[in-house]
Amino acid sequence: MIRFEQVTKRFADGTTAVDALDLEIADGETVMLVGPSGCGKTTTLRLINRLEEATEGRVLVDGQDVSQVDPTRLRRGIGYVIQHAGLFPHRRIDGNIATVPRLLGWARGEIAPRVDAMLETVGLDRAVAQRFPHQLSGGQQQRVGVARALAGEPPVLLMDEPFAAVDPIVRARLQQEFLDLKKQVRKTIVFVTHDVDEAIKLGDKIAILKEGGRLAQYGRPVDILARPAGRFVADFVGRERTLKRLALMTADSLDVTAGNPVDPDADAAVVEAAAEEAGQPWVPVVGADRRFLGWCDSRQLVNGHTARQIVGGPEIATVGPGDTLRTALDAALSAESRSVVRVDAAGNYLGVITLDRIAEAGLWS
Ligand SMILES: Nc1ncnc2c1ncn2[C@@H]1O[C@H](COP(=O)(O)OP(=O)(O)OP(=O)(O)O)[C@@H](O)[C@H]1O
Repeated sequence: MIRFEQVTKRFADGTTAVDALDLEIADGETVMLVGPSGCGKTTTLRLINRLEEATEGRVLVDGQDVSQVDPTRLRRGIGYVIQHAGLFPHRRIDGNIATVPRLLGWARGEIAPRVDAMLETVGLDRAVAQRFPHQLSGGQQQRVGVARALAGEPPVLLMDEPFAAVDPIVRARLQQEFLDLKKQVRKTIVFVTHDVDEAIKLGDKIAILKEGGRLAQYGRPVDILARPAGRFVADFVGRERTLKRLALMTADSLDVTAGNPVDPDADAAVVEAAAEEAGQPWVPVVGADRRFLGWCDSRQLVNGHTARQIVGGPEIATVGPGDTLRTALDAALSAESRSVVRVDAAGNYLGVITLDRIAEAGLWS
């Protein structure tokens, strides 16, 4: 666990970069430090590995006050990734990745397999091991930076705007890889970014800092988006916060309504009765095998027809496991029924989620 206790950092010229910060980061959690330029994000991060020393208060890593730990020893247990990767230009990639294991005195026979494993973890081909940093693209260098930081198996990883210097496409890919990596390695990660969308996407929690190094809000992205603590945070997370919040929630998190499904062989009278009970003209049609076949518009059915005369195929307006409420919203908005059907992994009908229910979830819950 990492803990800031009333930490203040004042520089010699009188600038207060961090002001009375209290923050607790649990083991295995990814916490994003986000805020406008100059609000003290980098300084906060560097207080953890003692690249900066606190003026007041204490920073604890695993219960130990970092000011009492030898900085070199401390840093070997804390991976550090910075913008532009910060690789040693005259060392080959394998040499860069092996830096910390070598300093830790690992045996030669242990280091080479570790370098290979790290390259694989960050999705790089082994062929790059013999190249120099300048022979790699920006995105590849950034991956090497992460591999190097992880090589010594540190329990803590600090990342300072690691994806800021690459183009948006590479950045999106690195972000996705980061999410995959996070599941694999279970580190405690503190990540600095000025991009609130990156913070929302990657963080288990977000600490929003404001000018003068003051903590404006700390919490899970879904909670901050639902209840920003004041004007500054609301402005900072942006106007689309309901949509951003829906993108973080899965459709499984909402209860479905039964939706009065009818059999494909149901006649007009049965469909009309189901529609009346549901309070809307659209009725889901579900086969005997529980598969959702589509929506039936009760108003279009005349005597002699069955629900098989379906308007709109099953591909529209369904959401499955893991789909977000943002996807559900898009589906419901484009469906005439203004609803979306929830199905399980096998495509079996589970029930209906209405547009109103989705909107409500985006705002509250
Ligand atoms: N060595 C230093 N001496 C004096 N002031 C400093 C020093 N380092 C940082 N500062 C000041 O401390 C404040 C916080 O800086 P810091 O780099 O932590 O902010 P940041 O939020 O990471 O900014 P950015 O997003 O622009 O990188 C700024 O006002 C900065 O100018």
